[in-house]
Amino acid sequence: MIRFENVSKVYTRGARPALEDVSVDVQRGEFVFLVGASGSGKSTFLSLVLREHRPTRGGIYVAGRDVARLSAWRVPKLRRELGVVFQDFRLLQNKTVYENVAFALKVIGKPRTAVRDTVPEILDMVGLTGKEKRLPTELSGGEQQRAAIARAIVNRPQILLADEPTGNLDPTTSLGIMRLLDRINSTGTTVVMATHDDEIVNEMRRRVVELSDGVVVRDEASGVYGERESILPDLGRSAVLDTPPGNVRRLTAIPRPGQQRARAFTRGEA
Ligand SMILES: Nc1ncnc2c1ncn2[C@@H]1O[C@H](COP(=O)(O)OP(=O)(O)OP(=O)(O)O)[C@@H](O)[C@H]1O
Repeated sequence: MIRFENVSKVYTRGARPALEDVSVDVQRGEFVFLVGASGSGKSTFLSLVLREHRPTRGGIYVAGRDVARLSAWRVPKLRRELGVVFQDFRLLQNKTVYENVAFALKVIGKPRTAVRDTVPEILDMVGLTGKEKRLPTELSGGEQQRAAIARAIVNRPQILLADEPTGNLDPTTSLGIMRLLDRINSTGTTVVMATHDDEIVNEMRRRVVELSDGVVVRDEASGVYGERESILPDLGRSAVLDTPPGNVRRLTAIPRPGQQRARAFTRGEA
């Protein structure tokens, strides 16, 4: 679904590469955490998938397209296959929750009837039924992120990219957002999430790709956040080192792969 073949990205001639000889293959339906210290290249990886930038060297294939060579007029179509969520939500501040989500459908020319049918369905899925008329300023951080996720998935993208989606949220709210991303993933959406949240990574035990100075230094099928001094947040360090991986208290409610995931969906939990 996403393939990087020996990808390097140099933003400024003579500067250190933001990514160097990166080869990563993400299969359809996978959930992948991108981890690494600040400046290690996580956002650059995501921006190359989105074709916000082109690689300096190497090949990038996203949903069957050769992204590095894609002509500019085809980029919007690529982006329709991709949903994106960010740490700072990026909702339109003068539009309600409903309008923010509806807008994503209107800009791609969906008929009014499709908008009327789809938006309430998606808002229900993310747990925002009853809050349709609120402006972003009238929502909690977690609710804003749910609205942003609703907007990102309303077109049913094949891939969801998330750049530190829990970075502005407290642990309990982060848990709810991770459950939601997990549910979205279990419907078949491929999820790639850049994060500094060690507890979430340790609990979910999904594939972990670690970058260090633009280089992939680890790619594990069912990994933990990692114990490299450089990437551990100060406050999280003792928790990770003192607690066996997979036994982090606050996230135990997230179902393990293959366990209860379908049930969580049918119950409509967020
Ligand atoms: N648009 C840009 N122009 C020039 N250099 C950039 C640009 N974007 C990123 N960089 C540089 O590329 C390197 C990788 O940055 P990137 O933002 O991808 O790291 P990151 O792992 O996402 O960091 P963080 O965790 O802080 O978000 C850094 O050295 C950064 O300064």
